[in-house]
Amino acid sequence: MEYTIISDAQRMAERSKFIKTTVVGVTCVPFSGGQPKGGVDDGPIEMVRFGILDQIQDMGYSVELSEGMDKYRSMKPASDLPIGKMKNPRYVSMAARRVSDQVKAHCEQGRMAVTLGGDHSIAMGTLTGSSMVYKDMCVIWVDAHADINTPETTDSGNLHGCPLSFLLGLCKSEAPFDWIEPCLRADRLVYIGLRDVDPGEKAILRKHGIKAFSMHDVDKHGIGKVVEMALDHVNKDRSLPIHMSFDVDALDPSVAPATGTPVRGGLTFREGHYICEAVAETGCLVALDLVEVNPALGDPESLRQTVAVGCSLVRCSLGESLL
Ligand SMILES: NC(=[NH2+])NCCC[C@H](N)C(=O)O
Ligand SMILES: [Mn+2]
Ligand SMILES: [Mn+2]
Repeated sequence: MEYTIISDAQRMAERSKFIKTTVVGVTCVPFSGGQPKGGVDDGPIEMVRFGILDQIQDMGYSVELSEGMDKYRSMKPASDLPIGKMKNPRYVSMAARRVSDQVKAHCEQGRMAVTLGGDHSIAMGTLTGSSMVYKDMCVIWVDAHADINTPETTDSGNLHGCPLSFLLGLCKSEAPFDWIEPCLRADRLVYIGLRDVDPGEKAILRKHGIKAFSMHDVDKHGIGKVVEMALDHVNKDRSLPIHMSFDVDALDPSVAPATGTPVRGGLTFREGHYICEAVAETGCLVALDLVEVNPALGDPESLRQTVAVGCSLVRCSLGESLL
């Protein structure tokens, strides 16, 4: 009997409607300026230390790593006074702009773009970058939070709670964020996992008719149905490219404790992985963010657990569990 072994990477390349290479373009973004807690900047380093790059290669992919990840720390301006309520606006803007260039470069080369954060403000960059190459892409935002505050509606002033308002063009184009072109349509965005949404954010979701599947919906329908409905909403024929932005705090804190804004009642280990598997299965995924892993929060075991689950979500999104 002869058996032909095909790598996960080859299998995904055959399945993929947009990516025909087996190259993954990884961008590590050690950045914490979008929120006040230190440590989230070490998230990507801990994931690399845990072996994520080798793990991706073991699946049969080759890895192209964006250069100069240390630069994200050194680009912090000496002075960065708040603008209105926004904290660290210049630093967040500069970092996101660089992320955008790096992600765009990977997409242009036909690579699957994987970005490891860092706090979620870096999605201003990841989505700007991918959308320049994939103009009609849709976004699946997996998160406990909606991250759609505007500079006016935010209470915290933390920009990791705001990236989507910039990308959707809900706030006026002003320095230092005037480089961001609105690149996302409200009907091409869908959320899964929400359970901590600010009043101003609820008003925005309602006004723009943005589809969200909260934990209530996951309980009610089950994760299988929710992912199907989410995909049907943004990508009816499974013909559009997908950028998935996965905030690890979408998972329950018992599964991913080391994160800055944990909210109880989140996705189980399997529900989180199911989302990644189902998205991989569409053959539409072109870019993935895995953000908000904060190794500084909690004991060593919480850290190990959170980093491990982050790596495993990335591998599943790259097709590890597809047969
Ligand atoms: N990416 C995150 N973890 N975001 C949390 C945001 C929390 C809150 N909605 C805020 O605007 O500050
Ligand atoms: Mn979150
Ligand atoms: Mn988030």
